[in-house]
Amino acid sequence: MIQNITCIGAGFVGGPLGAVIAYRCPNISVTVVDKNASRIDSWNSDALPMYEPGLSDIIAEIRQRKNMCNLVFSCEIEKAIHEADIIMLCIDTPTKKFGIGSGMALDLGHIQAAVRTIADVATTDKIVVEKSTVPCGTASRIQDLLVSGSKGNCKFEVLSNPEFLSEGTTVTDLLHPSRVLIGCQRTETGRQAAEKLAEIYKRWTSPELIITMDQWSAELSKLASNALLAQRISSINSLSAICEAVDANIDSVVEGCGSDPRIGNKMLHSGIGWGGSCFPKDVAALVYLARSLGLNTVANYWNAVLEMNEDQQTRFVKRILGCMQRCINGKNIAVLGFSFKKDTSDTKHSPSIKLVRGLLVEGATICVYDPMVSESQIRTDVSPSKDDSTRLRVFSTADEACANADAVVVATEWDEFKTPEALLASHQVNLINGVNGSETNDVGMNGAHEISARKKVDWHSIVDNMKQPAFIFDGRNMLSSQYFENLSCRYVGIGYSSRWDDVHYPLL
Ligand SMILES: NC(=O)c1ccc[n+]([C@@H]2O[C@H](COP(=O)([O-])OP(=O)(O)OC[C@H]3O[C@@H](n4cnc5c(N)ncnc54)[C@H](O)[C@@H]3O)[C@@H](O)[C@H]2O)c1
Ligand SMILES: O=c1ccn([C@@H]2O[C@H](COP(=O)(O)OP(=O)(O)O[C@H]3O[C@H](CO)[C@@H](O)[C@H](O)[C@H]3O)[C@@H](O)[C@H]2O)c(=O)[nH]1
Repeated sequence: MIQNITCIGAGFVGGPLGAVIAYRCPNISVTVVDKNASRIDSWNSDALPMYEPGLSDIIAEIRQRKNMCNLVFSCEIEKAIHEADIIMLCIDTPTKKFGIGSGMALDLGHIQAAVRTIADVATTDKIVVEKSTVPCGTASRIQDLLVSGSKGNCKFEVLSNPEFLSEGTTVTDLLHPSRVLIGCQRTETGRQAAEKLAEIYKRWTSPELIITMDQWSAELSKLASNALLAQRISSINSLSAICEAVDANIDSVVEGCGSDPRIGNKMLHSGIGWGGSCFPKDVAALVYLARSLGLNTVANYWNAVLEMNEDQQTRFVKRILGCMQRCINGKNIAVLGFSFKKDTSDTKHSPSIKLVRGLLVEGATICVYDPMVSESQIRTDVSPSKDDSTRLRVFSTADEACANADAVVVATEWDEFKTPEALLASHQVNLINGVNGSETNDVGMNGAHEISARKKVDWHSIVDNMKQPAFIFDGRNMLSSQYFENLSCRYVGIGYSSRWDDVHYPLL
């Protein structure tokens, strides 16, 4: 009988996962531990370490259980390992920045350190679950580290149970997973451990969504899922470049292709490229895996997905420059949105970073506004040169960032930036899809109200306060071109040509 679960790593995965298990399994004690004391302090305060819709509601509800509260955030790692029946490794696996595989392979140093601590401390049998994204074969390496490092007589079973949540919809994704993969050893004890983990998920997930397989397949399925999703977006972005050149419209192309149910229209939204803490590092890890296996054509194939993403970002900066008479030196450009997607404060590999750097280098003053990202985070990410630093300005409202701007660039699709028609259209789609509607009473679904409560951008007043000609660059294809044309703006979106494009000869 599982009574205690410990999540090691209180980040984007460990914190919310621990909260959802505690929420759904009131008779299980969940402890989320981290070596980073300030992160744990933050989880124990009202200001959670990340913005994620619905998360604070869930945690508040668990805490209201008073002496029945079954969720603890702590730095007492050894104690939590000692007490746990199941240990979930929710530790970061960043891209390696040194030595062999630098820039491509995943760095497993943090995971290994945690596994060594488990081996050191454990005195009873443990099921160790890989939630982190790892290269194939890691589960058996973890098993080896545990067995060779263990001082006691205890037995370990390692399971691969990759996490598929997306930031911004973490709580919904954890409460309603599309599938739960459990990779186990093909032994009786391996299958028993998988069954114990499956029993936890079954408290809130229907059994047919739980798929058991071998560990390598589960590990590869995670890298492959992210690579396939990133590939779809790179594919549509490659087509957006063709649309801009031949006067076709990417939205029509998505409709034309996505209406085929075999293709579907999800993850086909064209924009300034994909970012985040997962796609860039996981596609690179797949490229590295293929290269290490001597499969160079396979590696080149997936590497093209990365290259396409770089190209989309560079092309957008060139397009801005081209539309603005090839010179933005001395001009004011407002950038709305800095996080890598809406509804998250995460900026890892955000396309906005490259965008802001590219515009700064051209001599423009860049005024950034993001509803959830702090000025210090933006400055750290952009790390402008001394010369550029004074031309990077961060504001706490969109109005201030856009005052006196020559151009406004929308870089993240926050709902508050939508034009009225676009807002209405997405509300209708949400109603049809049941998002934030009445399909569920989960506490975690309430987060959307946090967004709608924030002030919508008043585009009329923004445009009134811009310099003429006023350019609007829609890096997320989320605004209505007609709306801005009615306001006499020069609107440029991704995936269709604009009459403001510079067509004379290419910018190299
Ligand atoms: N962020 C996502 O949306 C997401 C989704 C699915 C899977 N993943 C994968 O899950 C893993 C975790 O991702 P994340 O975004 O939560 O990372 P994160 O950086 O937000 O959190 C990881 C935490 O682990 C802690 N940590 C590292 N080593 C430790 C140790 N030895 N002992 C205790 N704590 C330690 C760090 O201090 C950090 O707080 C990664 O492999 C990632 O690829 C992430
Ligand atoms: O049609 C689309 C969809 C997404 N994006 C961009 O793609 C990136 C990633 O978006 P998304 O996948 O929604 O967010 P992540 O939180 O990075 O989630 C991905 O990475 C996680 C970590 O591995 C996985 O668990 C998820 O299943 C996987 O979707 C973001 O920059 C988005 O703006 C687009 O440009 N067009």
